[in-house]
Amino acid sequence: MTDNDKAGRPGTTARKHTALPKAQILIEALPWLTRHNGKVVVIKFGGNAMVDDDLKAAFAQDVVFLRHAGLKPVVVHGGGPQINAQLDKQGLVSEFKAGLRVTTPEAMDVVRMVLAGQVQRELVGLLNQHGPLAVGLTGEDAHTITATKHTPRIDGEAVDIGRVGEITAIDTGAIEALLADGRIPVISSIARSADDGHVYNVNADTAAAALAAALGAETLMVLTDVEGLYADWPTSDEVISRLTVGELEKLLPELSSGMVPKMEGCLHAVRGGVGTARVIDGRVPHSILLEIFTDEGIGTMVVPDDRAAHAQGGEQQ
Ligand SMILES: Nc1ncnc2c1ncn2[C@@H]1O[C@H](COP(=O)(O)OP(=O)(O)O)[C@@H](O)[C@H]1O
Ligand SMILES: CC(=O)N[C@@H](CCC(=O)OP(=O)(O)O)C(=O)O
Repeated sequence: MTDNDKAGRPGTTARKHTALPKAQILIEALPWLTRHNGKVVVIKFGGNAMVDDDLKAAFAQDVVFLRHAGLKPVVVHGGGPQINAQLDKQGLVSEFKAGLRVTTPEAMDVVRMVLAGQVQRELVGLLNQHGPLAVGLTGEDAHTITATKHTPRIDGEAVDIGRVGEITAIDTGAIEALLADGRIPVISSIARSADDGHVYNVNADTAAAALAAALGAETLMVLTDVEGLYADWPTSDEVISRLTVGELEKLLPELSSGMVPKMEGCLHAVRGGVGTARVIDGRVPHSILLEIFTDEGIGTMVVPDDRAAHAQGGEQQ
């Protein structure tokens, strides 16, 4: 006997059968959700991971999902490629030194306009398609990020790279007020200066890591355009799935380009008390939820030294 009604629609039993796997999937996530309930998760969305509109919309869905599941997501966004495009359009030359953009005062205007006026606005808009949740701010707002001029040493020489900031203080007040109000802060990596009245360009990975540590976040998730940290890049694409801060520290001098601020950020975040830092492939739709609901995770996870001895298998953190 079939379970269909007179109109041929599935009856209660059939509906139960199709819904059961969905219930099981939700239940599998319960331990993770219980552990992270009420916890702050800082998610850095890299400019290179903002590949297309569908991906950005899926990112927004994942973040809103986390919020409705009882976590407190904080979004920090990048926009390197978007800044490059605008600088090109304006005929301004842009170069990187020590992984950081040499930022003239004219370039700083472009960085601020693109990050705060374009990328941040777009993400806020996508998140707010799901309700009045997201509020955008830059590090300038409410003294959230304070910086001083950063002068990196390259081959032993101090090099002037313009309006690039080194973070000296984080004030989490505005972010915490937004979180307490159930909002999702979306933060652009621009800092105010305490000493010279300028605004400074801060690498978005560095800003996300500093905010994660200051907020006492449970997790820092860094979404980028590779699967994770490759063991022997560029000759191999074998992803290092898990490493301790001690192991990462030894590896840092071998890293290049965009991975340097990313992995330095992960190191500082975990050393600063963040439970885990992860680098994941933001080009994969719903990469945030995949990372959460997959036992081993899908990218690279950085853990404190004292977690080195923990089981590799089945440990969802
Ligand atoms: N060991 C490594 N593993 C993976 N990627 C690496 C490594 N070393 C350098 N990279 C480079 O770092 C890039 C990611 O950094 P970046 O371009 O700054 O991205 P985002 O915009 O997401 O911050 C990768 O696309 C890759 O070219
Ligand atoms: C000082 C410095 O280099 N700032 C970065 C800020 C944006 C950023 O970090 O964007 P991604 O995360 O997409 O790389 C820049 O100007 O490109």
